[in-house]
Amino acid sequence: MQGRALGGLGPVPQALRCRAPLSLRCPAQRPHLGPSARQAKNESVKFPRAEQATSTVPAEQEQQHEVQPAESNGNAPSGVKSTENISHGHKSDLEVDSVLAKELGENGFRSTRRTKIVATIGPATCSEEMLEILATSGMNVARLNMCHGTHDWHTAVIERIRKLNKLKGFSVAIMLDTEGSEVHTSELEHPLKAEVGEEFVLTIRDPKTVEGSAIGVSYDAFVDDVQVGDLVVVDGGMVSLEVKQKMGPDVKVVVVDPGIVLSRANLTFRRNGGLVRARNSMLPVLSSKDWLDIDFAIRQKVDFIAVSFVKSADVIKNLKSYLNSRADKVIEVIAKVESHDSVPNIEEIVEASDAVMVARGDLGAQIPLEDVPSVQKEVVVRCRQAGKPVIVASHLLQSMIEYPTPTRAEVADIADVVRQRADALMLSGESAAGAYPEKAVGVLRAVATRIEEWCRQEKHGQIVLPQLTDRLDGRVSEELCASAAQMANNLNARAIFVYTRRGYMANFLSRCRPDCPIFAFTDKQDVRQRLNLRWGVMPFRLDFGADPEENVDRTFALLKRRDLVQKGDLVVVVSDIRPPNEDVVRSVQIRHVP
Ligand SMILES: Nc1ncnc2c1ncn2[C@@H]1O[C@H](COP(=O)(O)OP(=O)(O)O)[C@@H](O)[C@H]1O
Ligand SMILES: C=C(OP(=O)(O)O)C(=O)O
Ligand SMILES: [K+]
Ligand SMILES: [Mg+2]
Repeated sequence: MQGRALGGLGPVPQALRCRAPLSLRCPAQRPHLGPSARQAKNESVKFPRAEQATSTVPAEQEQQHEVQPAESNGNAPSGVKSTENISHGHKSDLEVDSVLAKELGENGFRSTRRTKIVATIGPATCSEEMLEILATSGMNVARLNMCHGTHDWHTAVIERIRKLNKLKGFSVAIMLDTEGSEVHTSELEHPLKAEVGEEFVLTIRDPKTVEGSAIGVSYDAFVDDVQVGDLVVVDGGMVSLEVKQKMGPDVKVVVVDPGIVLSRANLTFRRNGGLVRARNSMLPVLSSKDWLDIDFAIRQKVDFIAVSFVKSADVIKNLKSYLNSRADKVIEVIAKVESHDSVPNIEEIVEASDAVMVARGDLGAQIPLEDVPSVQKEVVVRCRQAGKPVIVASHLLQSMIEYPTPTRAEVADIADVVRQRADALMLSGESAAGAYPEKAVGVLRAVATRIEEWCRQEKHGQIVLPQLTDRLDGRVSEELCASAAQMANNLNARAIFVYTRRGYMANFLSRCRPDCPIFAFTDKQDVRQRLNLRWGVMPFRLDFGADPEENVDRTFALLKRRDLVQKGDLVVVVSDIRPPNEDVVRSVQIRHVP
């Protein structure tokens, strides 16, 4: 690398991705973002006795719901089994996330946060200490971006998260995000300051062997794809370079929009204002390096794999069938909507995926920026209708990479996502490499909690949910959950309890976005971690006994012991667990905590 290095910034000055002119920022006052001290009122309605609506379906009909043994779905018992609930200091057969227990204790049921938080782990947060701080602040899912770091680095982070989950009672899920076939700059020792009029050479050779200020480019065919006059856009607009001359393996460019070029920065190409459909758009969505990373994810037994630059449903179907044959546990596949080609195929992508991420960073470089909000809204609504979790990612708190307080516009953006009822908000640079990762998570938590409360009061975000399946058993589950959610709203219930082996019923309930939290009891740690991405679901691990009634009574006793429910609380209980050798009995009950 022979370019001019920026002095004094250190190796990872991610803060510089923020384009705000630093001197123009005023020392904004921090808004009131602390946890709401308001305790939820105990509004439980008196209901004389347990009333029950049941439905019996022959076990043969059961294809896709809770009664199937987990192994039939390749879902082996989880690797991590904590039997000790540290937050309460005693052994038990009920495991509660210590953060959730704290949030419930502080805010009461009704004011517990429903929108989940995904945080990217990077140099700023990879230590045991910082991971614990993030988990304590409310991180539900940790994201590892395979664009950066070695397998050894990621392995160490995964081990630290597992240890935290086991020792401290968290249920932080792990998401591995593939690199994809994007074009990016080579690894730079130092970030490069690019001034207007300055010339650089982009090269597919080793930049050290090139004269002048040279930057390596990861994709060989880019020299054929670009033409003189094209714009090379770095990181979606952080810097723009105009192509002046093609010289064999090198391309001479001149800076037209100044800024900082970072290590492994994403590159897109524009001609006459439009995106150049460079040959890389023909590259496979999953590169050979991605497949190695996927094998790594399987070995590491991660919970989610996010696929970058998805164009159509094909790649998702292919990966899912690969995982089915290779993985000995369920790994859910998240499609990242970030490429130009994904936009016309959103419906089939949502259909094929287990979850979707609106990856606004690259999406905003590939389609006009002003189109990003409507695509986001469309993806969020479609996912909700399809019962698939949806994550909104990138730039939610970009200014907090450098500043301890968000801009008002960022708070409004988060509020918008929460109002759209997306399942999760995601941090990238803010948590991976920013100066205030803990504060950034705190802002997401505070804004989400407050806006959710407002949504409940104003009845925002209610949409018509279409029927998901024609199969009778599926229909029964859907109807049961829709009715349970409606009943819980009408009766002002304190919580919905759901007993779920594989998480399906909890997922159906989450889709209904009920006013009260969904307490999901599952007997597997990995199901609990996957449920941690779902809106409104508070996942607990519980050893199931043979008798469903006994399970409910035992749950009441265990939760009462932890002060998580109180005598008299009204709870809607949904159950879908088959006792051994019996037909499934799916039920909805209205219960008062005894
Ligand atoms: N594992 C890692 N190792 C080093 N740096 C990382 C890592 N993960 C993320 N980062 C840093 O955090 C920034 C923001 O993360 P992210 O948005 O996931 O990546 P990118 O900006 O490459 O899309 C990255 O640009 C990178 O500098
Ligand atoms: C989340 C995104 O993907 P990545 O950080 O992997 O580029 C994005 O582009 O917004
Ligand atoms: K990525
Ligand atoms: Mg991206």
